[in-house]
Amino acid sequence: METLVTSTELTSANATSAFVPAPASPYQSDIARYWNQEARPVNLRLGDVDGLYHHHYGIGDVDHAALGDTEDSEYEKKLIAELHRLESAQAEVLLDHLGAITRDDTLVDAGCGRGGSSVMAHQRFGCKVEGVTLSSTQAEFGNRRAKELGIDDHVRAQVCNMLDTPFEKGSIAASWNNESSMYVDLDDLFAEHSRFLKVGGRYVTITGCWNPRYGQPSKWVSQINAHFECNIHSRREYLRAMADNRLVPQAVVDLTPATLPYWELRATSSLVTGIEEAFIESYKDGSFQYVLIAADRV
Ligand SMILES: C[S@@+](CC[C@H](N)C(=O)[O-])C[C@H]1O[C@@H](n2cnc3c(N)ncnc32)[C@H](O)[C@@H]1O
Ligand SMILES: CC(C)=CCC/C(C)=C/COP(=O)(O)OP(=O)(O)O
Ligand SMILES: [Mg+2]
Repeated sequence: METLVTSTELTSANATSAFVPAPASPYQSDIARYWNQEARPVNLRLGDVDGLYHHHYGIGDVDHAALGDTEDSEYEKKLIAELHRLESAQAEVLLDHLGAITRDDTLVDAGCGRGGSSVMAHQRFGCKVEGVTLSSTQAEFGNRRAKELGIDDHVRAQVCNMLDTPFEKGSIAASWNNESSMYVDLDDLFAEHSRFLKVGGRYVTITGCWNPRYGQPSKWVSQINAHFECNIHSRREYLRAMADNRLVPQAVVDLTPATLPYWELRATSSLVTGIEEAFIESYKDGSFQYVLIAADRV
């Protein structure tokens, strides 16, 4: 078992200076600033469990046997490990949908955060993974982590707008957005994935989207948008924008029932951020859904 440094040590380590392009819009500057400043314990303490730092939510049943008694002095530590296990399980399901990836392939993690999913993809497939994020703090964090793991020749994060990437046309075997598509126009986003993906390549997103059957975004959806400064799209918008950009859905999976146990467990923890009620209530009233869409680039 490798020895891990804590997130605090990672954050304070020297960063190599790199060219950082200017964000394309004032909104993107706000988002870059948001993620440069983000240091919520619910993300850092979970990442410290095994060195995979995620900015997405969890899926799957809670292992109550592993959690044990709430009175146990170790309960909070076990709770954090359990929330982290569910977040990593989410990324595993995303990777399950990427199809057959070889060591020679290059993948793109669009809106890569601190790089947890990029590391997991390399560990599973042995391939190269290129992450892009608006946040220089996140890119430095991810690159430092890749270096510590000795995989910086395969896993790299760049400060880059995912709507305008340096990847060559048709050069990428598979790409994904893990909870990062609510920050961009979907037509622009899928046009860019479609450009750099090979014909026959695979695109996967896990996202929260509002449900057209509800009518319009509910008050809970508006609350989530305000909390994260994002713009949640509807399920219909995803499917329409994919169809318009040569991305043909191969699987659409409603992960809403699978993510509720994560939220209900998180709501009982000391790491709550105040957004738990909005997710739980909107998933329950049907106005909001947690979905995976896997699409073929045709
Ligand atoms: C909620 S985090 C998700 C991080 C990561 N995908 C994960 O699962 O841990 C959203 C990410 O989207 C990125 N993002 C938002 N808009 C972007 C854009 N236009 N170009 C690149 N990254 C963007 C943010 O910088 C942040 O890293
Ligand atoms: C499903 C939706 C709508 C997601 C919005 C994007 C987002 C902020 C994801 C989680 O990030 P995080 O892990 O930094 O958030 P938190 O601090 O709440 O764990
Ligand atoms: Mg989180």
